[in-house]
Amino acid sequence: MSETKTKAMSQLLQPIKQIVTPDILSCAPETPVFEAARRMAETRCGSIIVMNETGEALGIWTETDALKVDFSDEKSCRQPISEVMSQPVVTLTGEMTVHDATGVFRKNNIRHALVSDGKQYLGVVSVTDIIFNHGAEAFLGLKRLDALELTPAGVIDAGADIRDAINRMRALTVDALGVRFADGSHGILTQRDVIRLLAQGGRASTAGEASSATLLSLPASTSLLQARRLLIQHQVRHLGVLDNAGQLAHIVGLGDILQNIEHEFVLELHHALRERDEALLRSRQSLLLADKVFESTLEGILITDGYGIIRSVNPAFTRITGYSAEEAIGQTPAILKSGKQAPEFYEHLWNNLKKEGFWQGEVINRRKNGLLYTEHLSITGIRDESGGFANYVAVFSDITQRKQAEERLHFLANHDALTGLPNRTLFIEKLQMAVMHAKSNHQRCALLFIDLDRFKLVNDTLGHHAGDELLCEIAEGLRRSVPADGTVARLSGDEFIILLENVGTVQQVASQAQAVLDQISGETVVSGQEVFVSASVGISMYPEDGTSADTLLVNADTAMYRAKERGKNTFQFYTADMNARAP
Ligand SMILES: Nc1nc2c(ncn2[C@@H]2O[C@H](COP(=O)(O)OP(=O)(O)OP(=O)(O)O)[C@@H](O)[C@H]2O)c(=O)[nH]1
Repeated sequence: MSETKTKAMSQLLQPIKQIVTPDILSCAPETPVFEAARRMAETRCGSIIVMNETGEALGIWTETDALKVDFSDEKSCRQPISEVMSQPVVTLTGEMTVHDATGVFRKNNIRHALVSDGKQYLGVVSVTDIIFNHGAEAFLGLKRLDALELTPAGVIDAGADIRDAINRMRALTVDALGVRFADGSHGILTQRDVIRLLAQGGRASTAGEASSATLLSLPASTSLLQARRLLIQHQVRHLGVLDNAGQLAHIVGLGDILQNIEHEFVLELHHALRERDEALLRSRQSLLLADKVFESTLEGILITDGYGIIRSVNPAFTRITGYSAEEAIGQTPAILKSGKQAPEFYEHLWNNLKKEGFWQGEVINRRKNGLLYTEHLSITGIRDESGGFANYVAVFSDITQRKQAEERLHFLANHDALTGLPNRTLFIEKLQMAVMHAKSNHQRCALLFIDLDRFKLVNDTLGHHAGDELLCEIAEGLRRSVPADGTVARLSGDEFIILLENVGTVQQVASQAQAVLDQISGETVVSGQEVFVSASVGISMYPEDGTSADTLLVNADTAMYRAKERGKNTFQFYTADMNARAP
């Protein structure tokens, strides 16, 4: 919106009481017309309010009304003002906006109105007050006198009878006539002169005598702003407009200027107001929409003030957390804390929020019923005019189920479905990490490759189901026999593997291997049948038997085969010559 419009609009929305002229020129109803005219002339006021003794406004008499008086007739001049005044007086309340007041002026075709606060009159306001005091300069500066649609100047000889002059004014419906003097100069006869004449009891007899001043004249190219300045400077209300030849072509009054710009001014203001109303409507609609989104979204929304006190929550918040709006408002989001995040987590979150005005991530919180849930949370800081954070808006969705599904999928991808042990993929990852760790810490690792002996027989004699049962039992036994920092995995079929990190001597590893054999070997009942189980174990060590996960795995496998060859139910360390002897 342009500056002119913004200024005009703010002026237009102010209450009329702020621009009212507080001094009310008034007179009693019986005041003679010439007396009222005298007071108007004296105070240079364009209107007088006719009031009864209780101070009630009965009517108004304006300069335009004055023209209707036949001032050559003494009776007319002496008639009481109540007989010629206009009534009733339009009265506006002081709270009415300037904009609404201009509407009333236009609708009633009036230029003056009383302003009241309901108990007493606050003053008089005129169209001139509104336009000249409130933002018309921009319009005046843009227009020239020749842009006004002016009628040719009414001119009368100075020697003409004053009554003819007034009749002429009335006939032409103009409020001023040029008065031509014998020397070719021009004077002016205005409504105000007529008022003065009335006030004096109509003592002038010619237009020249009644004319009060010489006519100030300007070229037609003069701007309205300049013309207005001159009018104010000389305290006159009319100017002559000269044509290109320097001849008096028109007489322009303050009223002409006002009328001309009034239309555009009001149009501009209406336009500005419409824009404002539309903007208000738009923002109201978007507020309504925002409300609907707030109420109906599936995501929980929590709004705090700048101190982190909860000010508002939506129904989804209640659905997810279990806390009603009444329970949450006034608290801090700490009511949702699960203790699952370290204090540093919150420190980082706040640092980020204060720096970037935004944070996003996953948080484990606790519902009112004590159950944990994982949420995806976005927090946005809303700044006030001073740049500080006035509010924080947190939007979150419950992703507990998604997280659980993801975790399940991750587990399935990395674990053996039958025994629940890590599978080959996960084991190789762990082995690679263990090798790297051992390398940088100058430690040793051992791989124990285990293959059950004659497992096929169990399947063949007792059925696959019994084989499964046995595999699960062995997996459980291995899990128990391995130290806390060791890893057991099922590679495939009846093959298991154990990774021991930071191991000591070969003897210690050998006794671990023996412990594994002892754990597996022996009579066991599967599907109600006793079976004898044993296993063969091949051992490779980092760094002696390989420095990569693959080599260590292959060499442990090779050693396991040697154990089988050596009669099973035994363990065998890898030796370099094993590969040499392999077929
Ligand atoms: N029950 C069951 N059997 C399986 C599974 N995976 C593989 N097997 C069987 O396990 C047996 C593995 O046999 P091998 O290791 O080759 O032979 P073995 O009988 O153990 O003989 P040696 O290892 O030489 O002592 C095969 O019969 C496979 O069909 C499984 O998930 N469940």
